[in-house]
Amino acid sequence: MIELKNVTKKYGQVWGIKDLSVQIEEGEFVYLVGPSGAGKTTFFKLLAAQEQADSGSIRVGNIEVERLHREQIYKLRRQLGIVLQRDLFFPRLTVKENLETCLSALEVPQEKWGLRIEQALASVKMGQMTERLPAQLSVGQQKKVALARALLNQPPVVIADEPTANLDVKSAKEMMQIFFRINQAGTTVLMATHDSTMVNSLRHRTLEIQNSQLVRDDRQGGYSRFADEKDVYVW
Ligand SMILES: Nc1ncnc2c1ncn2[C@@H]1O[C@H](COP(=O)(O)OP(=O)(O)OP(=O)(O)O)[C@@H](O)[C@H]1O
Repeated sequence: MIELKNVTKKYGQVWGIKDLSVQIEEGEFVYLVGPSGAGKTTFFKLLAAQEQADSGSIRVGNIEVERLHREQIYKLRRQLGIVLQRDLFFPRLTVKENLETCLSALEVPQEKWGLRIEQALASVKMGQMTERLPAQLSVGQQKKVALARALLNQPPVVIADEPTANLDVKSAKEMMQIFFRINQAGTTVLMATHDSTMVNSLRHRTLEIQNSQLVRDDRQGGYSRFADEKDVYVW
C-alpha cells in the first residue's frame, strides 16, 4: 500500500507538490496525469526518496519513506521498482552486465543473478538481447530493459514515468501490455503519462495533478474530466 498524507515539496520558491494526500492499494493500476510541470515527477521522486518532502508523511508498504536513513534505501528498493524518463545505462556494458551491476548494487547473492535476469528479461520479452550494448537497442527496447531492471528485485510496486513517451503506437501498445501483465500478476503499477489516447482506451484509476495539487481522483479513468469517448486506440 502507498499512502501520502499532506505532502508538500518546494524547490526554493517553486511548488513541486502542494498538500497532497492519496492512498493506493495493493494490486491497483493507477495513471498519474497532468500538464508538464504539474508535479508528476516530483511525486515519484518523493516516493523513491530521491527528493525529501518539506512536510507530510509518505508510506510505501511498511516503510515510512521520510524517516528512512540513506543507508536504509535498499529497503525501499525492495518495495519499489522505478522506471524514470531518462533511464541511464553503462554504455560499454552489455544488457546482461548492466543488469548484473544493478543486482550487485542491490546486494542480491550472485548465485541468484542468472535466474533473476532471465525472468526479468522474459517478462518484457527481451530474453534474446542479453549480449547487446545499450546503443544497439531501439528506444523501445531500451525502455523495456529499463523496466526489466526495475523488476530485478521483484518489487510489489512499480512506478514508471512516461514509459511510452517517444514510442510509436505499436511499441506503446506493446509496452502497455507488458505493464498490464505485470499488474495482473499482482504488482501495483503507478504510471505517469501524457498519452491521453492510451489513458482513454485502457481505463483505470486516474489521478490528475495541476499546479502541484491533486485535482482529480477518478475510478473510471479518462485523461481529462471531459475525455472524448472516440479518442481511443483500436486493439
Ligand atoms: N530540481 C528542481 N529545482 C527546481 N525546480 C524544480 C526541480 N524539479 C522540478 N522543479 C519544478 O517543480 C515543478 C514540478 O516539476 P515536475 O518535474 O514534478 O513536473 P512534471 O509534472 O513531471 O512535468 P513533465 O510532465 O514535464 O515531466 C515544475 O515547476 C518544475 O519546474
